[in-house]
Amino acid sequence: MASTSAPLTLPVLPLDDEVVLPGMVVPLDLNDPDVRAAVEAAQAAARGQTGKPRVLLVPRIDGTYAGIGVLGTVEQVGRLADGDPGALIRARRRVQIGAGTTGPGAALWVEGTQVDDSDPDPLPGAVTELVKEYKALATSWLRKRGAWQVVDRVQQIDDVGALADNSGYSPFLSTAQKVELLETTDPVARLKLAVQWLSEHLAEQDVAESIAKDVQEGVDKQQREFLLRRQLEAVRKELREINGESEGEESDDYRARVEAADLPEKVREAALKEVDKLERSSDQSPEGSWIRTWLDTVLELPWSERTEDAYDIQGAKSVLDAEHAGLDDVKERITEYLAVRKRRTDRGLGVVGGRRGGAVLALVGPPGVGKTSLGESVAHAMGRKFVRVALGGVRDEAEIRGHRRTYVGALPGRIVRAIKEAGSMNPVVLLDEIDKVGSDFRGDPAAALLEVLDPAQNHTFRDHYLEVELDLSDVVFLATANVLEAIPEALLDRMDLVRLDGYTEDEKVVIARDHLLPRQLERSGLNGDEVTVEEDALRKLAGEYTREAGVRNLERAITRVLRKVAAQHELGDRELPFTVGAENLRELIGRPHHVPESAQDPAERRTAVPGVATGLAVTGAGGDVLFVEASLADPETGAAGLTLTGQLGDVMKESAQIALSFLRSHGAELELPVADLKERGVHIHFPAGAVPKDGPSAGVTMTTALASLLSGRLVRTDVAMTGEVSLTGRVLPIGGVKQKLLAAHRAGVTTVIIPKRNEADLDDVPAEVLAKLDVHPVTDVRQVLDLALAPASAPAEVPVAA
Ligand SMILES: Nc1ncnc2c1ncn2[C@@H]1O[C@H](COP(=O)(O)OP(=O)(O)OP(=O)(O)O)[C@@H](O)[C@H]1O
Repeated sequence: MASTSAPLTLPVLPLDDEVVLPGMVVPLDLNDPDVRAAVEAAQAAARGQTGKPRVLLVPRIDGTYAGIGVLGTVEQVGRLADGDPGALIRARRRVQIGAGTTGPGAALWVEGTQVDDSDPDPLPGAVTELVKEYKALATSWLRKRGAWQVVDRVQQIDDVGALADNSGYSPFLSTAQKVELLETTDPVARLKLAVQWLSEHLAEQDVAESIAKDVQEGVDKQQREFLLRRQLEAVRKELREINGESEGEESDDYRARVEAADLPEKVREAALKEVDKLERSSDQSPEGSWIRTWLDTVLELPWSERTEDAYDIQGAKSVLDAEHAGLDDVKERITEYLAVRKRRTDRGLGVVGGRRGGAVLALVGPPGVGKTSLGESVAHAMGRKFVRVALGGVRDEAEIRGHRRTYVGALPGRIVRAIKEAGSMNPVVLLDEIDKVGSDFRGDPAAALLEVLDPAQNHTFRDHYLEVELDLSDVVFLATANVLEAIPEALLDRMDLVRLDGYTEDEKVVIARDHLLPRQLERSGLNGDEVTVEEDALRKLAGEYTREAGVRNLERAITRVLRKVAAQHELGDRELPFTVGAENLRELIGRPHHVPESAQDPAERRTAVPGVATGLAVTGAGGDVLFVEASLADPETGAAGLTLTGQLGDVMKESAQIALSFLRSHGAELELPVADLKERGVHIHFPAGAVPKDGPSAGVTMTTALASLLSGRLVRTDVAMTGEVSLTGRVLPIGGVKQKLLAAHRAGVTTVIIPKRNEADLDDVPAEVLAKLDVHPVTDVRQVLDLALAPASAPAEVPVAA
């Protein structure tokens, strides 16, 4: 509690807009007349006395004195740091100012009483807490300023009032606040004030700091960006110099490029709109880069490029003849197609063919029969550019029609890319493997293709990415497929089909001699004078080293032979010129892979046991022979009923049921022990179990295999068969006769059984193949059994008497 003691009379040292609190030591400038007067008065009064000269330090705010001053002792008089005369004064304790009085010297003298502002004793707990709080706050503030020594000093002050007064040093307190501190004589109240102001200041400082930090970071980022940009610019400049470009031809000048390009009016408008957008968008924005990619695509499209059609039908026919051997009917169909097209264009009718009118020529056949290369020849014949669009495995509509530009990484569809690649608006576009397009949740690519192929729509084809119309009406579309059945119905409707069923051995030899060999010789760096391949070698390659409808593997085999010869020559092991004969093949490329069944050791033939018959089938790879195996389960251990294996489709399963039913009902008549069929389980298997198979045409083969099994009679090795069987045993017609007969011939079969009603199809089969085959058209499955089953206990290869 503040109380008073004996009065004092002291010279006033006025402090203008400045406050000194007890405990502080301050240097004061003696050039100031008020300071000088007070100090000199104090010195005079103290002369002859013990104790230091004493003054009363009183803040004078706007000319008015505060009500409380501080008794100060003059510790030292001398020079200040700047060389001026000064006095060092230690402020000691509060003094309540009383009335003015007179005294010696120029100074103003007043009376005052000392204020007793000593701490309460004992300290209440709350005050101890307050002391701790102040010390913690002061420490954290001082630490921030790096004032470590002061931290220690503050920590050592125990006196409550002195602690509060110590904040007189705080630069953040206003003069008014310091006066308030001075005039608050209760030490606890004073410390409360000090705590409040200090914590306010610290909070403000935190905010200020975080703002400053944010500002600094922003500045740093801008600075970094600026620096990076400068570097980028420098790199660009350097690159331009390396590439010999001058400053002016910045490839970014899209407006000029669009203006200069020969674009259709609507496309130009759309492109300029995008350029506007681009100029508005910032350099680095993702939108900018999308727009640039789009503009590049548009500018790269050959909008006004068109090749001149310069062909007459005679010339076109010679090109086709020169590039492909054989295929006479196919080439004829293509020639007709070209003739019609040319007439219609010459008369300005356009190419609209209508439904089934054949706007699109589809080449259907097994791999390697030359579908793709025929497409290329069509382009040569017409004098147009050629592009191939592979459709195998395309399931997404966007592949055909493009992604919308809002997609990340959007691209135009394959049709647009094909036109770009062709570099003209009227190329020949080959839609390869159109039977392999699928459809799923990503839309139906077939529907998009339909629009591409439809002459009524395709002059305004819209790609999702491009968004501007593209005129496809002058494009010649061709399609290829392996399997007719797999082409989506709607597409099939628009197509004019041309079948390529595969080649005979003679045809392959001619193709190899006239086309494959010369091409591969060139690729192997050899010429015809150095290496010749005899025809019998080519025939052996076609017949024994490969077994295929087309000539792709044959071409590979030829390549292997030539590579070997070239390598041997380089190593000095082979003199050139050299003629490759059939007898050299084994030494050059090893043993043949495909030996006809009839050439096998009888015991190793597939048909060496009862229950195995040879059938004929058509797969995606062309015609093929396939073996059907039947077995009966042990009556003791096996399950009854019919088991079918080999990935068979429903139709094929049904024809197995029919074969079984037929035998059950006609067993007696056929002299077969069909009772076995009742008691024992039957298993029919089609080897090559991984390949899915379907269709009714294996009916006769399954019946024959079962009959062979029951009778114990072998099926003749040289016989292969095809045909559907009815419940009454009639043999019904099937498809793919030509491919099947070619396959039978390739496999070395000599006798073929076909349904009588397919006899007309024999006209399509090359004469040389027919000449080598003994073809039996039949109406009833009993005839099949008679022809195919060897007599009981006779060796299987007994030939049928012609
Ligand atoms: N009749 C032919 N005359 C000349 N060369 C041919 C003939 N048939 C095929 N070829 C050649 O055989 C090779 C394979 O033909 P291509 O690639 O056109 O087969 P494809 O039927 O398109 O097969 P895929 O269906 O696998 O694409 C080509 O190098 C082609 O030139």
